[in-house]
Amino acid sequence: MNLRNRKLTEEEFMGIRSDVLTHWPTGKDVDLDEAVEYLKKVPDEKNVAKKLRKAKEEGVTLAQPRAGVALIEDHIELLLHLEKEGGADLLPSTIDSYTRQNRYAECQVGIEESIRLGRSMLNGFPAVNHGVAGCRRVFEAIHVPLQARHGTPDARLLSEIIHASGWTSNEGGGISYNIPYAKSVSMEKTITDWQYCDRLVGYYEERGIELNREPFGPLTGTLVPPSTSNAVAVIEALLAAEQGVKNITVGYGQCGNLLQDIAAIRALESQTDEYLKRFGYEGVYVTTVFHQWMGGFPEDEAKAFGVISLGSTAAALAGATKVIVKTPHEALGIPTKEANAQGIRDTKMTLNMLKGQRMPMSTELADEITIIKAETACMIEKVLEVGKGDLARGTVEGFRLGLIDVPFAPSKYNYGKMMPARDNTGAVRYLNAGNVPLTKELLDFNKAKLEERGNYEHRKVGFQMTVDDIFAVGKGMLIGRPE
Ligand SMILES: CC[C@H]1O[C@@H](n2cnc3c(N)ncnc32)[C@H](O)[C@@H]1O
Repeated sequence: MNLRNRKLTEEEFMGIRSDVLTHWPTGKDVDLDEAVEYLKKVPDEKNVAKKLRKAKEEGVTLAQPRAGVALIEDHIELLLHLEKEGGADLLPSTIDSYTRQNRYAECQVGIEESIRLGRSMLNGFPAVNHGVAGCRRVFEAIHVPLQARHGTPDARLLSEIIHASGWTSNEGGGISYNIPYAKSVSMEKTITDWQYCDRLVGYYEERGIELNREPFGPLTGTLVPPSTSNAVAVIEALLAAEQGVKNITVGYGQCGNLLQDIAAIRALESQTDEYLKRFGYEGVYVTTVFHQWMGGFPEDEAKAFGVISLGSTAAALAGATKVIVKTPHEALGIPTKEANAQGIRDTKMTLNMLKGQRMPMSTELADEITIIKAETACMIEKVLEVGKGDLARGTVEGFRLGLIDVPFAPSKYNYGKMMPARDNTGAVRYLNAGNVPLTKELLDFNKAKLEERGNYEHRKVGFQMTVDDIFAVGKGMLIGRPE
């Protein structure tokens, strides 16, 4: 394995780049010097990194939806609706699934079909096919900062095009856009490719352009223990910092127990800072993003708004810098622009009513933060050990050994032995740690919490609890109580 956690030299970066830009004809329009000049003209209020920094300093939680359709004019209409009718503080372009798999020829067909049929035949915005000119038209039409949100194992060309277009943030990472999104793409390949995406940001940073990077926190969004997703987020933050990224938003997907969700955000922010400092990455600005409930949603729109409001409450009380908004159409599929805007208005109403409020520190909250940080450290320290000090190599080896193990992940490179279940308060615990190297004390803690539930439900602690928890949501419950 020749993977190293080492900043690519500019020559290495440019060498790879000459190939990357040939992956689709629109790659030839990316001119870094011209892009630097274009990005220098982006006003602060349209720069994601700057708006996040301002929000954190002011103690404000920003609201951002997901949104993407095939054609440029329709996409602009959608984003302007979310900005004006929804009140979105930040805007996305959710990229379509073909682009995520680098299947640009099929994107082209989807674009032509969308024109012919007068509706979006792609489930997102095909940024690579629209190229710099098209992506700049989107960016110049809106009035708030713009971010690419996707799930792309090889996002190198996509990243080149969106950043050259004024989009000042890119979501993803070599773990978080592999394990939950791909079946058989190697970790070595995706970590290498995301080193390129981060090095591109480093290139811009060296020229005075501040861009934001956001590891994808929720992963599979199904009963992921907070320390598992935090470990991935911290590792991706460190890998990005090595490539020169200076503005990072680490993310977490709501699990449902309010205290644990708030603890997870607090633990994530402080532990990311701690590890960045430990490895000498000075001047990296860390913010957090809370993803509203990533599990199954109720079809009933009133119930869906209840879920959205709970997620907004958790984000606000946690003090997250940003919250990713769901919509009342979540159970149905891609939302209409009206439903999407409703999700944002619901979210902002809750955020506004909670403005300035935070969950006060308590023994319970402090204990949960301690537990999450200790579990996270068990994974990261072991990964560093098996990597003989090299975090990138350790991450590949760590997933091979199951030191970090993401539940219900499609990737064959995920170990798949760890099993989670909710305790009697709905907090997600390790039912079976598999090869995740938790200390005996932490294993005993998780066991005891699950036994509390077993005693309450008069049943043995076991995998049936996991199954029941997965189906609970469809019944409008958090914990899968026995029938
Ligand atoms: C990570 C999965 C989330 O992304 C959402 N999503 C995926 N594609 C789009 C899309 N094109 N527009 C709006 N929301 C979208 C989906 O509803 C789910 O909430």
